[in-house]
This record gives sequence, structure tokens and C-alpha cells, in this order.
Amino acid sequence: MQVLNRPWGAMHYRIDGPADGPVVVFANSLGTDLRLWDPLLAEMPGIRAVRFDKRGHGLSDEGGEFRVEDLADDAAALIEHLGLKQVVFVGLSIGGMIAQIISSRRADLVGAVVLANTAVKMGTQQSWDERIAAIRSGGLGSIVDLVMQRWFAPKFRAQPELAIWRNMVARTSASGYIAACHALSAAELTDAATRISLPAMVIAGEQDGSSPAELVKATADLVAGATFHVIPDAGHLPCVEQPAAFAALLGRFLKEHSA
Ligand SMILES: O=C(O)CC1=CCC(=O)O1
Repeated sequence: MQVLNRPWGAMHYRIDGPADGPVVVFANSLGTDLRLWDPLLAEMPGIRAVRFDKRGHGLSDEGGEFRVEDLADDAAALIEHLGLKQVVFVGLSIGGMIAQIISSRRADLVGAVVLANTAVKMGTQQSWDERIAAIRSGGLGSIVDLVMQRWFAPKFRAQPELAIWRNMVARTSASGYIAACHALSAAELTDAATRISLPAMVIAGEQDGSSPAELVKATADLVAGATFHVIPDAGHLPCVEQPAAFAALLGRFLKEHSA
């Protein structure tokens, strides 16, 4: 467990895997912390994985309101702090928005990018306002069933493991989660996506209830040269639900594009 001091507070990060492995930086989604990537990393012991908790999530501090661009600055600061260059950056959902921004702006730090279950615009002002209002009146526990339906296909939702993912959402700080909802409702990244000029792979989940495969494909179409893949039997978090399939795609991408 390590900490980077940022102007808004402490940012928690960790590094796993062999020092000589290809460096992959992971950015996670709304209502999750860096453990989101545990099932995937179990499939990929050879990579050097850098993970962090964004503001208001996991063990990081909160630090008030922010925009997705600020989260991308946090990720860039971490990569610079670690003295890394040409990393492969993998982001899922809001993490994929971070990935769109950092890969369009910081080709000095990022050599290739993976955009998973993300889009240039996710949700509407109304849908985020409704979610924020529900959390303010009933807490995160009041939305967790709906979130599980969006995150996972029915087969996974019937497994005992569902409980730990429910707990991850329900135990997220409500104010941190709400701050991220505001950032999501303000984000429109068409310009960033069209400026990405790095090798890029875009991944969707066949049964994603938050960023349906067609929406993710529309973003892939904006990124020059990006490949697009749909993982079967997966919802919004294929790195959890189908880690072997996600690892197979990422492993191939790393062979082609890691420095
Ligand atoms: O909770 C959801 O609906 C899924 C999600 C949207 C943005 C994000 O990061 O996760």
C-alpha cells in the first residue's frame, strides 16, 4: 500500500507483479476500488500492475468536487511520480474516461490504451441527478440492486461472490460517489477520443446495462485504428465476470504494443 500526496489529499496506489514485466496502469470504475482488478491480475501474473483509488473511493481521500479531467491529472501525476513512460493504460467505465483523456493528452506517458466499457458520454444529466437524489435520501444501499443488474449478467448475479461486489458499492463513501456522479454528468469526451493517436483496443460486455456494446462501439469508431471486441456473457465489469477472456485480449494487446 502506497500513497501519493496530491493537492486534494492522499491518493492510495499499489504496484504488483515482476519488476521486469510490462507496465500496465489500471483505472477503475464508479463505486469500485482497485480490487476491481484482482480477478484479472490473477490471470496475468507476468505484468507489472499499477493500480490506484480515485478520489472519494477505496482508501484515497475525497477532496470535494472534481471533473474527469482532474482524475486524468491524478493518473498522470502517479505515472510521473513513479518515473514511468510509455505505459499501457487500461481504464474501465469512468476509468475509461480517464484513459481517453490521458491518452489524448499525454503520449509522453502512455504508449497504448485500452478503453473498457466506456464511452465519450455515459448517462444523461437526468439519470445522474436521479441517482444522486436516491443516494441522498436512501444511501448507497438503496441503489445497489440496480447497480448489480447493470454490472453483471444474470448467471453471475446468482453466485455467492455477488455479495462482495454489493458490499464494495454499499461501503463506498456516499459523498465520494456523488462527486464522481457529478463528474460523469459533466463529461463529454468526443474531442478527446478523436485526438487519440496511440494504439488502442476497445472492449465491451455483451450484456452491459450501463454502457451497452453499441454505445461503446460508437466511441471505438471515433478512435483511429482502434480494435473493438465484445466479451460474451459479461456485463459492465468483464474483468470480474470473465477475467480469462479479458486477460486473453489484454495479453495479445500487450505482446503487440508494450514498450
Ligand atoms: O454504476 C454504473 O451504472 C456503472 C458506471 C457508470 C460509470 C462508471 O464508472 O460505472
